[in-house]
Amino acid sequence: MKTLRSYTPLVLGALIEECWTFHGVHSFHSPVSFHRRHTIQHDASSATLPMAKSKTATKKKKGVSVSGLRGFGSPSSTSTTTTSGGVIDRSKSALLFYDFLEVNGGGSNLKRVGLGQVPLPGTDCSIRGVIALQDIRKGDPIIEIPYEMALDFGRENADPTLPATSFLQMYCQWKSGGESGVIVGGGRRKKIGDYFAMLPPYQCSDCLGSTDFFSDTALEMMQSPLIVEETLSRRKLVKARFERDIETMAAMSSNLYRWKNGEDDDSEIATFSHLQWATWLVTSRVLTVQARTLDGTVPHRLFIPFIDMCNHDRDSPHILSGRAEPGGMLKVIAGADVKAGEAIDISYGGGVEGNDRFIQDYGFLDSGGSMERASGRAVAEAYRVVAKKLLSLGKQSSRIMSRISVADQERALEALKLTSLEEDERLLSSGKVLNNDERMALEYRIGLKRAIQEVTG
Ligand SMILES: C[S@@+](CC[C@H](N)C(=O)[O-])C[C@H]1O[C@@H](n2cnc3c(N)ncnc32)[C@H](O)[C@@H]1O
Repeated sequence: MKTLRSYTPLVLGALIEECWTFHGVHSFHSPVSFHRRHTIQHDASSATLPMAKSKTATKKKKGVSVSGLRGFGSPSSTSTTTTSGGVIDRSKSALLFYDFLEVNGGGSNLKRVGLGQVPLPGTDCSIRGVIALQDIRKGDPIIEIPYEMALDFGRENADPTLPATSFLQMYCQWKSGGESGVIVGGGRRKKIGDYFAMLPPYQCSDCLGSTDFFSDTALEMMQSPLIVEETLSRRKLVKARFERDIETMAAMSSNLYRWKNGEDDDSEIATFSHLQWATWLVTSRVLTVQARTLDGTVPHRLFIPFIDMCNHDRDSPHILSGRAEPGGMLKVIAGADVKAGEAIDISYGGGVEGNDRFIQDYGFLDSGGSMERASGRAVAEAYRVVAKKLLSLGKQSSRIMSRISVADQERALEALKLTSLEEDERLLSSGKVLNNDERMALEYRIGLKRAIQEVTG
């Protein structure tokens, strides 16, 4: 069986001077990092977080200025449109989430940032993300979350199913009406359910962009044997974890892993598919944060409410920083001046990961960071990274390069020859590929072929 590549968590560094790299996407200067591909650097690093797109087309309303979430009282409207086109979320569940932040020591954020729908560049869709409510100066904190609010899943490990199982247990407890406080790290988290309610739900469209949920046809359309093998390995891993830990435990205790859909539901046991969803949540939003232990500094995997709602922009200047220890703060620091109404994005995977990771771990294809788009570059860096990896070109980190053998590089390049770039482009523009997973697979191989042409041409 193939070894699973570790997903790249965001990482926050535990010490200000320490620099962390999101394994997958983000880098924090603090001891926090996204489990998958993000790394948060301790108190002075930058991190990138993967975001889930909620492809909800949002009609543009007339922009209004935003001046904080307080005083929204009993809003007549559940949203407010910002001057930059973002729509601030003041729905009931969002207000409960803001309250959750407040009661747990994160209230200071609410004058600076809120949640909302932000336009997804290059599309007519929007995605939930974090939006600035006021101007923020370079160097000032944008988001600050007390470590005690984070869910700490312990030491980093290449297997995402372990934290996913812990998370699923807590989530099931909340869903079946159990207490909403969860004891983590010695403290009682208040109203954790108001955070859980804001997570992308089971079977949401956000997770379906990940190859974990692709059909066999879509996987084949990737023309990427390495991604297919890794995806199938992960499915096997989830299955093994489900049978070993969830089925067994649920059989021993009737209170564990109950999945209740509403008041009148005779709750059933969580299924393999629920664990797959929980695993995607982990790979797409866990941050890896450095924690100080008796053994020294070790990376821990954390869900950090609010910070995990920042979307990915490869060119984001913002910095992840903080401490993964009691009393510590996990932060996003402004790496440039921010204007009220702007989306607060971070760079997932420390800015070094490509679309081979994004499509597996996060479920989206990075079509270019804000600076790349402005420069009008033809092929997104996230594809060039993969092309260079397969061709052993450029100064990709040896950490990444060393993971692909020459034989695997040859297999990957050979598979892409099954169809030509021109044939693929014709197929895409024919409008005949209707399923989202198949279209993403086609877009992926087109992007990769264009990048290979560019870097070898
Ligand atoms: C850490 S979450 C970010 C917050 C997420 N949008 C939410 O509402 O919870 C990562 C997920 O956000 C989405 N996402 C983040 N950045 C994105 C981007 N640039 N384009 C498309 N989807 C993105 C992906 O679904 C990804 O798995």
